[in-house]
Amino acid sequence: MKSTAIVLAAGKGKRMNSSIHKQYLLLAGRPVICYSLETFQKCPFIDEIILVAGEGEEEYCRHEIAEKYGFDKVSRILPGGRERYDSVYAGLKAASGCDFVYIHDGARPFVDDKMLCRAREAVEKYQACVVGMPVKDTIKVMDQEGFAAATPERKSLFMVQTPQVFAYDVIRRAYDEVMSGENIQVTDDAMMVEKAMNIKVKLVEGSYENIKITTPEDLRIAECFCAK
Ligand SMILES: Nc1ccn([C@@H]2O[C@H](COP(=O)(O)OP(=O)(O)OP(=O)(O)O)[C@@H](O)[C@H]2O)c(=O)n1
Ligand SMILES: C[C@](O)(CO)[C@H](O)COP(=O)(O)O
Repeated sequence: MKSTAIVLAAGKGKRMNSSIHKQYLLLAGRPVICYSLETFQKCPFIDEIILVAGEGEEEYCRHEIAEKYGFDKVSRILPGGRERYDSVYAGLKAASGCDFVYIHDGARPFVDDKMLCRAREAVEKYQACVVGMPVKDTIKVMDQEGFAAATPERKSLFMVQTPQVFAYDVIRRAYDEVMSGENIQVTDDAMMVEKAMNIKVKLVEGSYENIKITTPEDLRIAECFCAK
């Protein structure tokens, strides 16, 4: 059974407001992207890593990330697209032939081997799973005027992270179907399966530290996690 990790690094990090794309910013002395690459590199059941880089950043990733830090499971580095789902789709096409695919945001440095093991167990059983954690705050649905329209029951709410892990044929068919349509409004990979396939996506325990570096304060929080 072949498992491929697709690590996404083609975003522009607009919300980080930094001249260097956030996945290459230094976190405790190493580029953010190196943390998740190292976890996949060391994971015994991940066979290869496909790194999806920004257009024109492929050589930088090859020399300054994969070669410099010794990530020899990185088999391909290819350009992503305008939206996250375009980048995932590019990675999926390159991963053709594998059995399971682990899709991960390169901007989430704190994926760990325990959550990868939980995800592997779930995907082998259910074909589709995502890691995440129960929501801690009360969540309101906001109406167009900025008033609270509803308060969903908190214990049914789960905030979703990556990796999102699928049997290859399931996620490839889901992407093929949704990407052939118009008005694609998806913010994660599980939504592709929810829209296109008659398969339920299992929710698996991630961790509260598995944050996405999105805005400058996230980098400061991540520095604290590294320091402990
Ligand atoms: N066209 C895109 C957009 C995003 N990503 C990747 O998807 C992950 C999650 O996306 P997000 O945090 O939204 O990153 P950005 O799009 O870079 O951020 P922003 O929306 O602030 O510009 C990141 O690892 C990012 O590099 C990608 O590969 N291709
Ligand atoms: C996939 C994801 O990480 C799940 O939380 C997230 O949706 C991607 O981030 P974005 O900010 O929506 O691009």
